[in-house]
Amino acid sequence: MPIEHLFATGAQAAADIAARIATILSDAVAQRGVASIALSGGRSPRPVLEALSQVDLDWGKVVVTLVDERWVAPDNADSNEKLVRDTLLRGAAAQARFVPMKTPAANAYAGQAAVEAAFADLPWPLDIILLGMGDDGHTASLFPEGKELAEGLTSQALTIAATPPVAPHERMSLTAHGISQSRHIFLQISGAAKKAVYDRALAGGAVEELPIRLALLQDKAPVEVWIAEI
Ligand SMILES: O=C(O)[C@H](O)[C@@H](O)[C@H](O)[C@H](O)COP(=O)(O)O
Repeated sequence: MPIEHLFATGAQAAADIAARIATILSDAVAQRGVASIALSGGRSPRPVLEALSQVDLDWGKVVVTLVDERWVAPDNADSNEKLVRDTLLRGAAAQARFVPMKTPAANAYAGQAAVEAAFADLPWPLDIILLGMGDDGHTASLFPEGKELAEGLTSQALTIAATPPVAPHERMSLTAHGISQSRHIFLQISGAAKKAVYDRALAGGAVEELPIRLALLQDKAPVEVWIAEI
């Protein structure tokens, strides 16, 4: 599918990305009565979600969920649910329906079946899946050398429990299949190091080497790559 490169710099960068997201969500509500977006965690989304929270949308008709989650309590500083609740789901945007990935299960593997059942009820294809990328080319919680990488790339399930090679927490993540079930895939990257990894990923090669390729090589959803110096 087409890959469009957009550039956002300076103080307006987050607002530019948020405005583009808001346009897609607003059009989705007008056309189908509902809009849906899955968000990644990490540092990059924060300013975009803060800007998106200020946008005038029919938030009561928007479904917000996650691309992946660290298996920690929702009040843990590492929680992606906490990130979304603290930055996006405030004011009018708090009317959105949030579908979390963390359950009370003791670990991600014990929680995966319940998460899969909850995610099966989402209005697929989602309107937007917002991805980030690590310097190692990981996206969502699909990591190079990750124990569950092969399954995450081939499973027809929407979600997978995964243990990152290095990070401290077990994860729940969309699979490559889940990520492809979207009308729009956004990838937000910043900095020279990530741009170099992205360029290498775009040049082709094994998905296992740079899992971000799963988004770049899929042929279901258009990809908007936001190279944002925020
Ligand atoms: O839960 C997570 O950590 C994210 O989903 C992860 O995949 C993130 O998108 C990348 O690690 C980039 O993170 P930064 O935006 O912080 O660089």
